[in-house]
Amino acid sequence: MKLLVSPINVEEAITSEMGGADIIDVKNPKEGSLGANFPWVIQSIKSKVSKPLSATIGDFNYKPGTASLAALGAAVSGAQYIKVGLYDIHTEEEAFEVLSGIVKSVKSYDPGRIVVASAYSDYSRIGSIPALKLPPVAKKAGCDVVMVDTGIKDGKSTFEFMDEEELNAFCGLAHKNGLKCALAGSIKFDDIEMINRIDPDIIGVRGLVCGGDRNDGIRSELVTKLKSMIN
Ligand SMILES: O=C[C@H](O)COP(=O)(O)O
Repeated sequence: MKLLVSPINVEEAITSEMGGADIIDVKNPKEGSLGANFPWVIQSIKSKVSKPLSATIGDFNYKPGTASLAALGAAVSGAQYIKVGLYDIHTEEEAFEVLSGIVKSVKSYDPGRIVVASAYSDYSRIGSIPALKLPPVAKKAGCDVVMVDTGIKDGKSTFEFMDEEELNAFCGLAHKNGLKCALAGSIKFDDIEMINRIDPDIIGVRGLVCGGDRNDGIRSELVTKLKSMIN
């Protein structure tokens, strides 16, 4: 299992890498759960770390053109993984249109880049597309990875909204469709046993490695501790 850690700046990115993160996921929590950071921040982090870089492009509504342009911006800035959140997207048709535009813009720039489509485990409280509907649409659109994260960062974890059976089903569907799966969303150390049983391809964290409050900085010893606990 790969450990994805989400820093907001160069300092946190270096700390994440030193702690043992496998993927450095640049984001901007001020703009939401999968808020986008500035191109120059992504570029400066790219120049300072050697691990693969990921960048979030936002918690999107149904704006396929805006999403495909933002995705290209992340790719040009140096992101290997381009992550989009389907926040205010309600149907498989809307999801397909947004995701296929992103895939086209990213993969025509560089076929080797990885597109990550994220649903939200708390989809019922934000009214977005249910997570279990995502894998087949993401596959059809040409994505590489499907993910769940929490849309509202109020400390409630993914495991409060989807149980082990549903998360197993999500990862199973991802694999059945030839996709990798990633789990995130206010994960706690107590959740790691269950995560190891589910065994996703990627686990994504921020708050946990900030010591519980995602507004505090990332601590390398917590990244190292988490890395030693996962499969
Ligand atoms: O991609 C992973 C997210 O940044 C998770 O953040 P969180 O652990 O604070 O919910």
